[in-house]
Amino acid sequence: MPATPAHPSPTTLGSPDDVLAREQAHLDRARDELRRMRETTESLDASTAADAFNAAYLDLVLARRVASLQDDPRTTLFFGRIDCRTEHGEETFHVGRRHVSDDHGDPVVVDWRAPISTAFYRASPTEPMGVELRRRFGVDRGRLTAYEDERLDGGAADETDDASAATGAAGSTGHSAILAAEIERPRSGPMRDIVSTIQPEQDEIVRSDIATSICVQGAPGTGKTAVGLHRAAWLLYSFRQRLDRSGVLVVGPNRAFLDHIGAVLPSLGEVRVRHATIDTLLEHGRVRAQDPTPVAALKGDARMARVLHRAVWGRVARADEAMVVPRGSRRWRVPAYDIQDEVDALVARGVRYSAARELLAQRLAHLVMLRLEASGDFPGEAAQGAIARSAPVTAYAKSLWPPLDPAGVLFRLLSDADALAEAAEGVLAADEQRLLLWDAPPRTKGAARWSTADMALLDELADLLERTPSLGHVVLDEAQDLSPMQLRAVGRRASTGSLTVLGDLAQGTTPWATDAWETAMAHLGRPEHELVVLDRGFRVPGLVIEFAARLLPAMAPGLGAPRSVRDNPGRLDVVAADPARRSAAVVAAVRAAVTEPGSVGVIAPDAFVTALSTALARAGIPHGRLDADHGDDDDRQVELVPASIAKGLEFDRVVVVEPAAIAAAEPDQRTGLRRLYVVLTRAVSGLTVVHSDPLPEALAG
Ligand SMILES: Nc1ncnc2c1ncn2[C@@H]1O[C@H](COP(=O)(O)OP(=O)(O)OP(=O)(O)O)[C@@H](O)[C@H]1O
Repeated sequence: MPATPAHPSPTTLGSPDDVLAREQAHLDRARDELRRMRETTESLDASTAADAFNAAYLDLVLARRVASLQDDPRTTLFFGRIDCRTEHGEETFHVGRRHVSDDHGDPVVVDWRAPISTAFYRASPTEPMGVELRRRFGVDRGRLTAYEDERLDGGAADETDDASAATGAAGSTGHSAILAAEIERPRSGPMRDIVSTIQPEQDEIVRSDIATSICVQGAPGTGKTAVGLHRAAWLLYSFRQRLDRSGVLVVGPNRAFLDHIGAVLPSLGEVRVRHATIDTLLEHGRVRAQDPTPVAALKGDARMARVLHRAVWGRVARADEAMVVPRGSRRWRVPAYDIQDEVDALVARGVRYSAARELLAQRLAHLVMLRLEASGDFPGEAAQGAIARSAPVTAYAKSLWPPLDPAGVLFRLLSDADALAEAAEGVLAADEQRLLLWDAPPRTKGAARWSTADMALLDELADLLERTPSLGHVVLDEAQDLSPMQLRAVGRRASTGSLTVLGDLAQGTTPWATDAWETAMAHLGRPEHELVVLDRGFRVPGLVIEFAARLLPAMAPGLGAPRSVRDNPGRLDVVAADPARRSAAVVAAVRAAVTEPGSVGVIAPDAFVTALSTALARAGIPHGRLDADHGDDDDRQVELVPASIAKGLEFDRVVVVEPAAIAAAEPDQRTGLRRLYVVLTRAVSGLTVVHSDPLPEALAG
């Protein structure tokens, strides 16, 4: 690849202002080239296609391409540069969100996902990867305001432009003021991409081969979600054709979370990735009931897969009667043992129940055909289909291999003790079977009030009947909370693709939360996988993480807190308020928090949310209110967040209300402290804890 002629020398000559001026000139040139690429595409005429269908398709492709070539004046086309020594000599590459080339096809900006860009993210003084100089740019509203050089060939870092607060020589220390400024930048609106500052250990995950399923364990704020989304973008770039066909899916815990992360992939130019919550993914009807915890836990247990397998395949009857098929003046008789051989062969083939059922009628017809032919009658191929569809054959097939649907099978299991006992014999104990049975069974499957746990069972049944189509890649976030049956459901959606599984065992807040990734990955169908641990914390500042980490020994012994990479130690205020003054103290904390730019999250026990919303409104503080079904559409500065949905979210400043009540709302102490740990680790710069009840002992320190 020829060098990008940014300027005559790959190193930086002249004063910092000269350097910045040359880089700005390169940016102006890149913008011109992007405009030229867009105009060229706009001038292409879809009507030259062979026919109307192809013309419409081409039109769509061109419109998409024009959209992808839009220039966003609020940002720059590149955020970094590497000067390399390659077999072609000295070369310079500017790295940006998308590829820009000149009219000879030579690169002006290389895509961050292109192989050459790997060195921008991973080169280090010990392993320079051919890079002599790495330059990062400070950016403000579409202009380059600063740069920072890091020499990887042992030379001294050049001067940098001191005109901006975000500059400073990275030198050989690896410390980057531009990275620090990016991490400290106040959050507003939904999560943003981290493409200009992906760290080496994160980049290794992002660029892992498509065939590899990866599990990432990481403490709060270590960038798991960010890494998973950038991995999806990288895979789509590197394996576009394959993944455009098979699809990529991101699964998160709830709607508020999806709204929080939903802008990242579009900002990277990837608009065709589906985002779903685990509940919408496994939607087999409406959830109208809630199981008591022991029932939900049992329904989520992997042993249920065996029970369901038996419940379906146990419906295939033994052939103990001959099949008699009249044809013309004769009646053809196929003995039961011949039919049983066919049934056994079908069961052994491993096809899904309904597909095998379709085959059965053909097999039965074939047995009749053999008899016809043996008697000298050769009725031709078409006759087999007619025999397969004939009333005696379909009736026989139905009695042997009844048509099933998921709701029907589950309805029978949960309402009929004998049917359940037959399927669960030797798998579930008698008291477990009793637990599963409905106290007052509905009269029909249509009247059944399914629970969330039932959805995973229905999904398993649907897959036993008909194969679930597999996607090319699935990113599963907050995976620690899924039950084994839910994990199986996600896994089958990547049965021929691969998975990126993200989570933190210490943040598991369901009674069935995973306590070992090996187990979870086995349920996902990926016993062979790569496990990576991220431990550098980008979100939570030192003071706040130290406070939250007091909980770890009590609820996740063995798991460490992240090492905060933040320069800013953050701010921690613990406010003890008189019970009658608690709401007033919360309002005061929020008033103080809104004086600075950036988002504010008020995280409270779910039961307090309505009253707090009223208190904030009375105090004239506009706020959004998140719940499991929606995020905040209006992008307000203050969000009121029930503790049960705070997972995965972040705010510049967080006010946590009554930690003891947050912990007490969970079914057991361990889960309560884990919920609290999640809640306390949402803050980027400041945390205020307001309490009237004593703090939980583990937190009081
Ligand atoms: N390399 C990076 N450069 C800049 N910011 C980063 C980087 N990595 C992560 N971040 C930021 O750190 C914050 C936390 O990231 P993220 O939400 O992905 O963490 P997480 O591990 O999923 O956290 P949690 O377990 O709490 O859900 C985000 O604001 C993200 O943009």
